[in-house]
Amino acid sequence: MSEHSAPGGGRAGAARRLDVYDTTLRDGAQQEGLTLSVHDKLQIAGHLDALGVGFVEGGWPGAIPRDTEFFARAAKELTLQRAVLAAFGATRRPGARAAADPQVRALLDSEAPVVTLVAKSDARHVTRALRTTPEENLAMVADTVGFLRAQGRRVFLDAEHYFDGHLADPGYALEVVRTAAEAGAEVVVLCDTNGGMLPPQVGEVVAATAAATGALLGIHAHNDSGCAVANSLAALQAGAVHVQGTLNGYGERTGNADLLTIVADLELKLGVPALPAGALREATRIAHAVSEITNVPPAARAPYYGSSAFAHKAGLHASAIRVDPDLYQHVDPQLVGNDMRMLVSDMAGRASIELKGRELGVDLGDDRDLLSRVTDRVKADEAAGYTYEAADASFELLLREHVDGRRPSYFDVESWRIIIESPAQGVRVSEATVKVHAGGRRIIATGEGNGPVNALDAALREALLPAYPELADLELVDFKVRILDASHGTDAVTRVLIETTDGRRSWTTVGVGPNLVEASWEAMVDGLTYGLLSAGVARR
Ligand SMILES: CC(=O)SCCNC(=O)CCNC(=O)[C@H](O)C(C)(C)COP(=O)(O)OP(=O)(O)OC[C@H]1O[C@@H](n2cnc3c(N)ncnc32)[C@H](O)[C@@H]1OP(=O)(O)O
Ligand SMILES: CC(=O)C(=O)O
Repeated sequence: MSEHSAPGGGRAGAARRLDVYDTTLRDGAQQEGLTLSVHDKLQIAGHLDALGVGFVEGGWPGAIPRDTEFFARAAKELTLQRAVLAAFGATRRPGARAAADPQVRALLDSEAPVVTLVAKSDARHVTRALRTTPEENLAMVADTVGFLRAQGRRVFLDAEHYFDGHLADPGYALEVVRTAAEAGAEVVVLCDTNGGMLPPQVGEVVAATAAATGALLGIHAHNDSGCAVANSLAALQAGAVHVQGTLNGYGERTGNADLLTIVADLELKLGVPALPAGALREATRIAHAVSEITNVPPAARAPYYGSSAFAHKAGLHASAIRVDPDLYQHVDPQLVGNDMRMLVSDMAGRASIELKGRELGVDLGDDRDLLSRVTDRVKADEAAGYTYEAADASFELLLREHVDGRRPSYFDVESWRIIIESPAQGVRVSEATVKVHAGGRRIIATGEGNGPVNALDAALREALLPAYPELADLELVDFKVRILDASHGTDAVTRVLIETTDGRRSWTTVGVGPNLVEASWEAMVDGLTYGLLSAGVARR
């Protein structure tokens, strides 16, 4: 919870509460394909605390065994500096007593200082989904909130389907808010559960609800209309004091409101402090660290923290950025811990090449001829199928070739060949022979592998290791093939991207050729060459 000036509209300058409430571990985990172990959840909670959010919703104890275990382990293992843990659960069952409802008891047993209850607020859901009366639903809210408050817990109430409910039957929706607030709910969080609202509707409903009930309100938005962040901001501007969202916008269907985007918008666009001072600079690091834990690839085009958020491809953009980066970016990427990147492709101009050179530590100065030659070569290569924006290492070799007058090279290739042995029974084996010159010798080496590229890699290492023992540290970690112009069938051009690592960093190289093995060989040789070059190895 923080105190700050109102995010626009009314009450400007007045100190106002703002809760930043994260539900990655509960609603985020409802995303298709995302499964979090208790260990994952504990790690993510640590990252959220480091980011400085006010509340971390840990899950639904009593309903999901893993979440029950999360709260038990969190009580022993998690030391949060700032964030407060919240346990999520439903109001009691119809016709029961909260004190005797095992689900409500499990919320208490979680020992979370905050309990966030989900309650129906759309009269149609009360009668059709909950299959009870509107009056009994209000009793469920009052009883459950009152019981938890009497047990010393802070209670937030998530009013499910609030906006749809308010549009269909505003009187009943408002009554749910009043009932929760009167029973002691600290904040009533208005949920766009189906995610279909637009910002003006959200703003109007939040303002009308605040005026009619006087309750402290929050917003929980889903992204089905593509407006979750905008809806959250509209709610805050209309008077809400509590905003829920998830890291990386994880969540059921199209996801929840992206919490990092919301806090960045609040701080950088509306001047509202949402996180502790300086914490926003951790946004990119934390979003990517959490992607590693969830094993969901980070969204490159995510606002602010995506790897493409400040990546520039168009030559004309680069030419203006060379004068002043702010001409083509809405904020300084450092403010969210991100970096500007130049992409080199057939859309590049001289400015793109010069800036990319700077990024790679290669000074091209103002040499217009050199820049034009590199630009022309990039355009020609890209037309032939190369893609340098995905293969920075191959681009750096190309750049050095133009600056130094020769392509960096550690060995000369005389020839290579592949034999694939496919016995009628048994395992198919590829055998490669390479003839190279390195360390002042002509070397012929062979290698075997489960495929031709694997065999070539083995043979090349066998040949080069005596002269370059540093190659032992390099490993090929990813291999991507794309058939270009597939309409040519087996005659089509093949593009291969190979990622190589030295255990500390990785780089990507590209090869193009009429067949897979030729393209792979080119990308592989570039990968090893770049590895030796960046390790500062001299040609032997
Ligand atoms: C909008 C949201 O995202 S809310 C969060 C949703 N998250 C989840 O559902 C994940 C965890 N859920 C679960 O583990 C299970 O669904 C449980 C344990 C909660 C319930 O499981 P079950 O008892 O087998 O019931 P089931 O899932 O079929 O139905 C849910 C029951 O809760 C009732 N219910 C739904 N909302 C509420 C509510 N706000 N308050 C009280 N009861 C509710 C339903 O009416 C239904 O009751 P019924 O058993 O009498 O038909
Ligand atoms: C509570 C919740 O997750 C929702 O209404 O979307």
